[in-house]
Amino acid sequence: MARRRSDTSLPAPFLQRLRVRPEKLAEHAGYPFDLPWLGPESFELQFTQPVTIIFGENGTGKSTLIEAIASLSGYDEAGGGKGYRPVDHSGALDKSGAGLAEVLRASWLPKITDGWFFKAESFFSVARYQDEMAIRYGGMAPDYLSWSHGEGFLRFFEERMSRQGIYFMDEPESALSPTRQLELLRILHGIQQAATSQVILATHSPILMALPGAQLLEITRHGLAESHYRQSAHFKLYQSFTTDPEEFIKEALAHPDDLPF
Ligand SMILES: Nc1ncnc2c1ncn2[C@@H]1O[C@H](COP(=O)(O)OP(=O)(O)OP(=O)(O)O)[C@@H](O)[C@H]1O
Repeated sequence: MARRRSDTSLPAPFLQRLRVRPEKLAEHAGYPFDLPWLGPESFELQFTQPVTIIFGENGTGKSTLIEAIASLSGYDEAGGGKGYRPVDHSGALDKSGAGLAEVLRASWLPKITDGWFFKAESFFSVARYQDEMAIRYGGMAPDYLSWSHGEGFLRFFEERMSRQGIYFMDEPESALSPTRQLELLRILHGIQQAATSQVILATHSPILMALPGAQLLEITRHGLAESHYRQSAHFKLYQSFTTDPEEFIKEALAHPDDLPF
């Protein structure tokens, strides 16, 4: 099959580095510019693998960071493909992490334009938008909404991610059973091995975090740091639970501020 014009034979990662622009950051205040890891000196992110997995506690800023990188790469903060506007933002009071893109600089080799920003929370809006657009222009509606939540997600990943591109995913496991998470893991494994696409993904799933060879980054209020999944609090908690579930739950209920691992 002939390669499409935008395809490259260079290996991923295509988005190689992100840096903060201190002079731009100084012009802003409040969310999302006040996230604690976004120091003018400290924030620099190097992508070293086709698949980068970001994990961390609730509220540390994973979604904000993914929105910012996706926006910097040309995607709407609500998710979807390039040029999609699946949600009307005109009346929105809510601020999004996309504003953060203004203070970041990206280095690419090469600049990739194809891809997708997958957000679990806006999957339905995006899927409906796709159906409407397909019908309006006489095409075949993909009809992801006629599947169960998890089946629709997975079918979508299989179809979209077989093409070369850069893919942003925010908590893709949210509708997936553990078995389906393994199916997504296989898709990610294929990308990690072939290096023909790039994935930047935020997750709480210890299954996805265990992807062999992936760059695993933990986000805390101090910054983003390389991690190993066996050392992560997420993994240790699940390990402790599966080793002795009854004891784990008993301890967790008795000492809510002192986790048993
Ligand atoms: N629109 C907003 N306005 C003000 N603050 C916000 C907004 N959205 C998020 N925040 C704050 O920014 C911080 C990071 O939020 P974010 O959603 O990026 O975290 P997260 O790591 O993705 O969390 P989770 O794991 O719960 O999805 C949180 O403290 C949150 O309260």
